Amino acid sequence: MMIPAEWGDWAPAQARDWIAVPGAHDDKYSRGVLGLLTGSADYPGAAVLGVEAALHSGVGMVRYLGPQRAADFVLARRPETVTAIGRVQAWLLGSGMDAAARDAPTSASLASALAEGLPTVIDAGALDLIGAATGPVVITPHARELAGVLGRVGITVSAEQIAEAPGEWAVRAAESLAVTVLLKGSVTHVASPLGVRLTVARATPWLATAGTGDVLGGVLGALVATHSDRIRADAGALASLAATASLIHGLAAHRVSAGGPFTALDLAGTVSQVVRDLATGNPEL
Ligand SMILES: NC(=O)C1=CN([C@@H]2O[C@H](COP(=O)(O)OP(=O)(O)OC[C@H]3O[C@@H](n4cnc5c(N)ncnc54)[C@H](O)[C@@H]3O)[C@@H](O)[C@H]2O)[C@@H](O)CC1
Ligand SMILES: Nc1ncnc2c1ncn2[C@@H]1O[C@H](COP(=O)(O)OP(=O)(O)O)[C@@H](O)[C@H]1O
Repeated sequence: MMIPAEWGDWAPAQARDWIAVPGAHDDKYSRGVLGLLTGSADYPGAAVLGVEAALHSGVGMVRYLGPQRAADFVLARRPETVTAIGRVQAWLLGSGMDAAARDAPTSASLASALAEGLPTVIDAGALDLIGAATGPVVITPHARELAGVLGRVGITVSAEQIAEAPGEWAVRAAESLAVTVLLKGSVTHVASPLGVRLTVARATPWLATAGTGDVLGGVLGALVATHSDRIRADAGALASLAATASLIHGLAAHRVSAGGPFTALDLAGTVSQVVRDLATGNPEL
């Protein structure tokens, strides 16, 4: 296995450069539209969490195009969400889906999104479709999911082995799959096929609660949608955006936690405060 080159820890001063602050000339389309194919009959809540997080991250519009039951919950919580089909600048696919239980319409929708060549975040139940992507991709697995992803390309490794050497396996995955990898954990590792290696170590163990990964997907989806043109010009931008999403997620967790437990939905609601502090250069971050 390739020995990883130097890893750099991602800091607020770097993340600031990846917050897209709207200007006088902007409208909701120019800021970026994120399309989500997330959630399922079994996990409709994941759709709500991803949409909630994306809306709090500063995006022009969120189009939620997943299953009807999940769409009903999304709209009940967030009437800002658009559920009509239309153009998007980036996709978030797979949170709250189970690849083994996917129905034909969902598979067709995912295939169609992946064929558009847009910057795409692939999570959870769409991780088996990485090979079908035609645009720049960032994947967001935890260790067990990464073991499954690597198994599909003939690399046998357990979740435990990945947890013991997360950086090395993130790099191996980025090189084998030619995608940017955000490997979740107590320290998050971001590796790109071009050799970028970033760690984000600002999380709190209170994040180990159901749904926080779905929130991370929403934050990253929004950042990718608001930098779609830049990513298409330079796929290397995905690594900086992935690290920025993870940093925002960790800082929001600390803020909402204040040393105690919190819910994933409350975490999503806190994201906008961290984005504001990054955008305004709050030195206390
Ligand atoms: N509110 C929601 O709708 C939520 C949806 N989620 C979605 O749920 C799907 C599955 O994600 P996961 O990462 O949980 O699943 P994984 O499929 O990665 O792992 C589940 C595995 O964990 C093990 N496991 C289950 N319960 C356990 C227990 N009590 N103790 C020890 N091991 C146990 C089992 O071996 C099982 O195979 C994803 O699509 C994800 O997005 C989760 O994010 C949680 C919240
Ligand atoms: N012990 C921990 N310390 C810090 N962060 C953690 C810890 N456990 C999990 N996390 C973070 O919480 C999130 C959990 O995501 P994930 O495993 O996908 O959960 P879910 O599927 O329930 O949404 C990830 O961002 C991960 O980095």
